[in-house]
Amino acid sequence: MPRSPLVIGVDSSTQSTKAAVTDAATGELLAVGRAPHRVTGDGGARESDPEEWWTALGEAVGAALAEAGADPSAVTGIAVAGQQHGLVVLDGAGRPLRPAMLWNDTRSAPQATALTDALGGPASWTARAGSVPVASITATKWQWLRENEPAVTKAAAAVRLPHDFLTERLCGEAVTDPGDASGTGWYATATGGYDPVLLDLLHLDEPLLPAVAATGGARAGSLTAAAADALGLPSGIAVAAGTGDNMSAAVGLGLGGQGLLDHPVLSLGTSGTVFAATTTRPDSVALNGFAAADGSYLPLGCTLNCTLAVDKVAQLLGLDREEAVPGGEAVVLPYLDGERTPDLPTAAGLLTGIRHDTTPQQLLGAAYEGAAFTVLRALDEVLRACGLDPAAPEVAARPLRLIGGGAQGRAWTSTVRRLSGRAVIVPRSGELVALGAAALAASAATGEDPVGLATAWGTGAGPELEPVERDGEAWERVASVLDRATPALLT
Ligand SMILES: Nc1ncnc2c1ncn2[C@@H]1O[C@H](COP(=O)(O)OP(=O)(O)O)[C@@H](O)[C@H]1O
Ligand SMILES: O=C(CO)[C@@H](O)[C@H](O)COP(=O)(O)O
Repeated sequence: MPRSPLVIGVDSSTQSTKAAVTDAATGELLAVGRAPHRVTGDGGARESDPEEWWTALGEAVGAALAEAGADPSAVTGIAVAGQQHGLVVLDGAGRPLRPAMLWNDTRSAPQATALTDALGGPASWTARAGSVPVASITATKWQWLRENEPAVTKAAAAVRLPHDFLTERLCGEAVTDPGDASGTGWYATATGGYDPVLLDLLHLDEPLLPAVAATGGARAGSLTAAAADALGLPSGIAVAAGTGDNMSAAVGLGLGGQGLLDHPVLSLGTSGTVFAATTTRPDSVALNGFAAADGSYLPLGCTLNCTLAVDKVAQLLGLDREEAVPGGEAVVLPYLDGERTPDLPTAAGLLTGIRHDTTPQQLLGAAYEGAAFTVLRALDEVLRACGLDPAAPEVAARPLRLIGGGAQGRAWTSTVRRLSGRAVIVPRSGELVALGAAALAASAATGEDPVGLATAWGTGAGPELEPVERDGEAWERVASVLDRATPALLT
């Protein structure tokens, strides 16, 4: 009996790795394997051992193949989508010289400010790199490492992002893609290559960096015999260039040049992100003007505090996360990890507006409101970056696609609907990043367009929840507290 080819999409995100065994013809998700990895560090430090990502990738692939009952010899391609921005520094044998500094490590905030000034201010950065350096951007971490651990930067034989570190372990080739490269701060979205002026500013030698493939679905190489042994897969199968996790989610949703454009997405995971795919190169100092995985662009706003921060508040209150009710007069800015949008790297959480009759359930609801407000506030800027007027009725009526772990929670969906006043589409599959990577893997194996494939698979489909009346009072209450507290949160 003829069997369908299978592909494996890997989502190597902040808290865990997920591997999706997917039918390459239909996009059916046969099984998802999961393996956690650790994030360590206190104060502003957030680090992970890249070797743990590699071990977790093997465990997740093994678990997914076993659960699917799949014949590994049917697998024709694999691709990795990873948490963005992490700085991986390797020795000549491809071993990490130190743990990776992650996207939510805020120690490099002073270096971000200095680099912004050194190039002549924010607009000079967006003109080249598409984004203004904040502590999340990889370039600021490289600068921090140069200043604080010069022996490591001097010994560096290779500099990688999380996804291209894993891709290289799979196929032995040093390859990245435009999407994840555009989060480094040394890749120019204006020219589609590494920027010599930025590399010079950072004292970073281009030979340390991977080649940039044309798209995330381009074939980076073939699975090596060693990787095939480690994963239980056939050697020689296609390994795609892969991409960043947000870019991969866009592919999984069918967003990009050959799919939907200018449709907003809200992702609720460790980070909160809001983005849309567009063909216009973004150039806003208020956003990250990323490239997408397929040659289009991905203007994106990102917060550091989303599901983990709200879950922490629930834990402190001794409540289940679903016991939240609207916050009433209480306002919680749950900036437990500092914040990125707005740029408040040393901020801590803030609670205000409590009365004698304030309930724990309201305090939890206020934490949801604070986290949802912070990321939703970037939505209008994303729409403007797509050349849209956010106030135009047709644009205001566009539903939000809601993804990430938080999209599975009732309290999250109801808070987002109430604060945005928009209809919300929750894709049936909770694994859009891994499914996007599966489409990239299929593209590398067959040469087909990954966004077109994901669109045909229908992986972004799901029920549309009706809009509810926008809670403008809650919105204004949080906005007013944030505006007034900003000077204090900056110190
Ligand atoms: N049903 C749910 N309701 C609310 N939050 C959830 C639910 N399921 C998972 N989460 C949260 O989602 C987060 C994981 O989401 P995910 O998008 O996988 O994160 P990441 O990609 O950053 O690793 C966890 O912090 C978890 O608390
Ligand atoms: O830094 C960003 C986007 O710019 C984050 O979105 C990271 O890519 C981490 O993603 P998650 O682990 O939250 O999915």
